[in-house]
Amino acid sequence: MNLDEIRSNISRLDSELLSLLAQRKALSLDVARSKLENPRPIRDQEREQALLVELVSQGRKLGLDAHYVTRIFQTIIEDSVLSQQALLQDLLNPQDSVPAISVAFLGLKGSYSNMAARKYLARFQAPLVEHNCESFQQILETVESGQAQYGILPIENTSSGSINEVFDLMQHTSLSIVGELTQPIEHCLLVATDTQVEQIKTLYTHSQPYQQCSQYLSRLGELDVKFCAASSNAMEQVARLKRHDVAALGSADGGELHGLTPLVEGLANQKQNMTRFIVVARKPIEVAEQIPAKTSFIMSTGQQSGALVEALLVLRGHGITMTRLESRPIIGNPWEEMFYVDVAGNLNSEAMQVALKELGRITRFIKVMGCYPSAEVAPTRIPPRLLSKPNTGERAEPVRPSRHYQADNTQVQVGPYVLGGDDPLLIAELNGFPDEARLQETARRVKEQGAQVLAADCFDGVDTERGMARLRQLRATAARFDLAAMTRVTSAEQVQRAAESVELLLLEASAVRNDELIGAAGRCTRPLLLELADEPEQSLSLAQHILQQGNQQLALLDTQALPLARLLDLNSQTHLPLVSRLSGDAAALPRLGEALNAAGVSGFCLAVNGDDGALEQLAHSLYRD
Ligand SMILES: O=C(O)C(=O)C[C@]1(C(=O)O)C=C[C@@H](O)C=C1
Repeated sequence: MNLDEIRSNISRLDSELLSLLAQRKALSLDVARSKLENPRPIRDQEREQALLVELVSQGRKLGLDAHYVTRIFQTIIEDSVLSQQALLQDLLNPQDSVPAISVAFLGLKGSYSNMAARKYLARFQAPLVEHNCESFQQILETVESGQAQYGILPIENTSSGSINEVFDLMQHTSLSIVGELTQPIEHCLLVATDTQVEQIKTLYTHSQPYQQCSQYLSRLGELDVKFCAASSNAMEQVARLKRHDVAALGSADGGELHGLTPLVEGLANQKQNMTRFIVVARKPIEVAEQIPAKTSFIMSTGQQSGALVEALLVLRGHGITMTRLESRPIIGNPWEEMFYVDVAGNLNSEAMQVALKELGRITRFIKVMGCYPSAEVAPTRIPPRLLSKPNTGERAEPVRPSRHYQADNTQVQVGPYVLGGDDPLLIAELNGFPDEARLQETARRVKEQGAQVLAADCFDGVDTERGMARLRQLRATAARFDLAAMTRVTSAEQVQRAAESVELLLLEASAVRNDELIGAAGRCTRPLLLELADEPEQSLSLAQHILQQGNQQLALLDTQALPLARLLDLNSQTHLPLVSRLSGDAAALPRLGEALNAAGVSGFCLAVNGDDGALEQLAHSLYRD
């Protein structure tokens, strides 16, 4: 067979695969209708697991590896679940079936919000009327006034965090949240002419993508940055200027609509860059009881100590899982915050009704923002015992970081202090390396305010000898104030040198790519703090590698503000102590710290360059008893 013949055979098979997928989808919708007649939940993870195990075994016989087969079928099942959910929702909310659907979103054709809107509303199979808005406020007004049925608003991004402006606006709207969706965001440098990266002098961008690509952009040197209301405006400008020295940040698909081509792709700081959008409408919707739902509400608890924890305990008491907790200041009431809470569950369920009533009694303000189908279809995993290859006769050893290997929490000895013990450990982090006088002054202050560890980047931007001199200085200053010292290490040599003087070594998530570094860290006898990767599972396998080398003094650092629910989950999976790096509004930190501590976090890192009182307040709330 020549290349053309082989390719035509591949194309034929691909068409057959597509037609089989369409047939499967039609069958899954038949399943949904049957589940409606004889009420049963849409999701049946036991069935999914049995399917996957069988498919993996069939695949192995055909020479396909287990991971490949699992990934493909997890995607197929996810689509099946979402299609079934959409069908049930349409049947339950017939008012949604109208001749045309109108939607308001930020920016013009090609914006990320535009693509999210199209994806979300595709299921209605009705013509789409698009309202381009210039601000989040305008989106809400367009829906409130009835000009559009739906509004799409980005609420959080895996790289840049929460979109505070949207949270603040949601405090005052009468609209309800009726849906959510998560959209992968793939930023590119888009250009209108044949040019090179070195020639780009002006960048048109919305502030969010700019933040999300900060690491790449900082390597480009001086750029004249022109901020635009949306990525689509940025693309439009670049398309209009048609100059070799200007570029826009945006998606390849969006750029194509404006005649732009991607010069560099995959620019976001975090590889997995996703934005979660909420969908708002004037009327709330009903969510079918067969499908997993989320309920969002806002509440303010008053400032008395423990008030937030008490509210969270109400949820726990009714078996309700919180998937997100966000705090925002209340405009006009300094020092008070409004909490945004997402929980898994249907508003109509009895547990939710009772919990909300109880919360109503102990909060100052509580308002349900909406109940909507959860767009997260967590893939069903095959437990390792079911995945093991046939007839090896061996029993798999539990992995070392897991609770199956060690049920009790590991306690990490950081100088005289314990991480993972009864009291949380507080690590004060310096940004950059200060001069002698400031180092002394900061060490004195943080010790007084309640920290036990002083951290500074000794090796950053200097050669090893200079790094060693800083290390000695850090160690001596920390010791003077009875603090332990921590520094970041990025090479095997730095591990060896730093282990001579500091009590805790910080490993970045990117260490996963450096076998030598991991080997050295695993063999050294100093405690390690390992930054969690985007996928915490990846860090657990790295942890396994370190523990196997000998070093058992290991803790994990969350730098991305994982939701409480994920931290709880992680804490139930591993015995390694968890540390959270906190940032943001100083007034909100004590409550956040308390909540994280209650979820099993046993240490906190906090930047302490300026003295905004954050460390003191945090320490005060954590050590109150
Ligand atoms: O078998 C079912 O009950 C289905 O709904 C179909 C299906 C699938 O696509 O295979 C989808 C969702 C369930 O979680 C299990 C399996």
